Amino acid sequence: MAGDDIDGTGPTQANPAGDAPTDLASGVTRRADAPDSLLGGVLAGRYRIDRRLGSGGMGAVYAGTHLLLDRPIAVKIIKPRFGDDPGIAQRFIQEARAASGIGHPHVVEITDFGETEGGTAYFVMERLEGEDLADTVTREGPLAWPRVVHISEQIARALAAAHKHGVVHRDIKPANCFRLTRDDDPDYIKVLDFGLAKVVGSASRAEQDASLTQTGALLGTPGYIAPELYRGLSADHRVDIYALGALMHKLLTGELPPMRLGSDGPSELSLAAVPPGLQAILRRALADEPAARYPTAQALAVDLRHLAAGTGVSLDPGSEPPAASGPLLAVTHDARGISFTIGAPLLGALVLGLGLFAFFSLRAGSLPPADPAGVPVEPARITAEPGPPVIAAAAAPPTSPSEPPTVEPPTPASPDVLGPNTHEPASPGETTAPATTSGADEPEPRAALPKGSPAAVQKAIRRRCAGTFGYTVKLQWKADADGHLIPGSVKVLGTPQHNDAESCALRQLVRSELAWTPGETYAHAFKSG
Ligand SMILES: Nc1ncnc2c1ncn2[C@@H]1O[C@H](COP(=O)(O)OP(=O)(O)OP(=O)(O)O)[C@@H](O)[C@H]1O
Repeated sequence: MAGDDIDGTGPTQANPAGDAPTDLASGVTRRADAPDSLLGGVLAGRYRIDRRLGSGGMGAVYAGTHLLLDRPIAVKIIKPRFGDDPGIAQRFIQEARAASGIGHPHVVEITDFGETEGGTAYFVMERLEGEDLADTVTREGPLAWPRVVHISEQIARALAAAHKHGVVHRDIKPANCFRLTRDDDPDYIKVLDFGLAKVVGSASRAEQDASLTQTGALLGTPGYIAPELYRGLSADHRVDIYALGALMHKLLTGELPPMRLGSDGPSELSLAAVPPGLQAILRRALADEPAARYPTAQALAVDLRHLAAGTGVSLDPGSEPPAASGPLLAVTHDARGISFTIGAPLLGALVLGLGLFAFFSLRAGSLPPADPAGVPVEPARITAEPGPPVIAAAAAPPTSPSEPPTVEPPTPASPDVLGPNTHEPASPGETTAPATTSGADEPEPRAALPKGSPAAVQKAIRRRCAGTFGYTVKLQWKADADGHLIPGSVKVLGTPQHNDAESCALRQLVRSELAWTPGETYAHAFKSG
């Protein structure tokens, strides 16, 4: 049986069946440090490694067997290329130690952890049968909202337990939430992979801040990273609440929530068909400012429970739409079968929905089909999950002063996404220099998005941030292969600490929905207004 390649070096030959198992912890360093050769071997004298389940940012996960207990287990083993970095290996062990202390039904159980003699870190956990939510949403598309509420409540409860233990997950995303069947529930969730978690409880406040917002180290997965981390501000357990909000959005629509840093913009939640109570919960979980979010994951879990039970949600008075009150939909089982009672809020939503449907049908002639929960099916586009966790923020070097800056020509017909006038060319001294050159055969930006123009962004930044500007702010950002801004790639050059002007500029750029030249890195100086 050939072992899978986990580090790009190509498949290697595993022990043939029937070989005497090799004790990986006690001896052959080469074997211990080359995870492909783990297949068929025995780790720490008791864990036989049977097959590889997959690999992520930091490690590979193997299915194995506890030889003494004859029980299935899963083992996560650090990738060899990280093995040389004691910091990362330490973090890996910390992952195990932190997670093993949580002890919650919705957190995967860690039963053992350690290091081989060769210094490869590993931890052992219960082996789960099922799939992670990333696979579910890829396969099934958007999920009905009652399912999303049920799933999310379990994750919120797991997070609440972790936070109580001083553990912040920091990488909540569908791929880290495993779905299995338990007690007749096909949507029973276990949260996996506290690989990026830090034990904040044992650190001082200053250390906590530093650990969550290290300069140059933006931890998490693009799309699920809270705005305060992008801004380099102080961060705490509420980054997990934001990430859970993003996960809920993903499950409901198949899409990540739009980047909408800044509270002055219009709501861009594309969840019109989701019940108002759930929309309100999402808005609060995804609030730009941590203080406007749920203060605890427990509070979020309670609101999700109330929504599921139809007893209303408890949102900040005045700051959010009124919560749904009364049962949305009561389902009664009796000898004659199942009967449904529609509550007033749902009835109101149905009447409103029907009215809107009639209105738009008359106007446009057609509407996309909706599933029974009201989540539109047709417009939701399933996108590939963003890449592995970002360990370090985008690392393109600042444009060197010796490099001849090129001024991107303004795009005459660009609609102004951020400001009223996009046509003004950049002033002399306000430069945009692509730090990389895209290939001639790179794909064109999506037609639906307006073409990017730093001049347009600059105009908007001037308009929105004029009050805070006192000097030139230098920003750098990258575009992906589709010409979209890569979340997490926006950096303020030059200063480690952001001030108001920089934060405002950074926020405006991140909110931009302009298309950029695919694959380019931009460095642009925005002069004071
Ligand atoms: N305890 C487990 N039981 C069964 N399968 C598991 C278990 N833990 C992880 N897996 C599966 O193993 C595969 C690899 O998991 P891993 O955590 O390395 O992926 P990842 O979330 O992409 O990682 P990372 O967060 O490090 O980038 C995934 O398909 C995951 O669902």
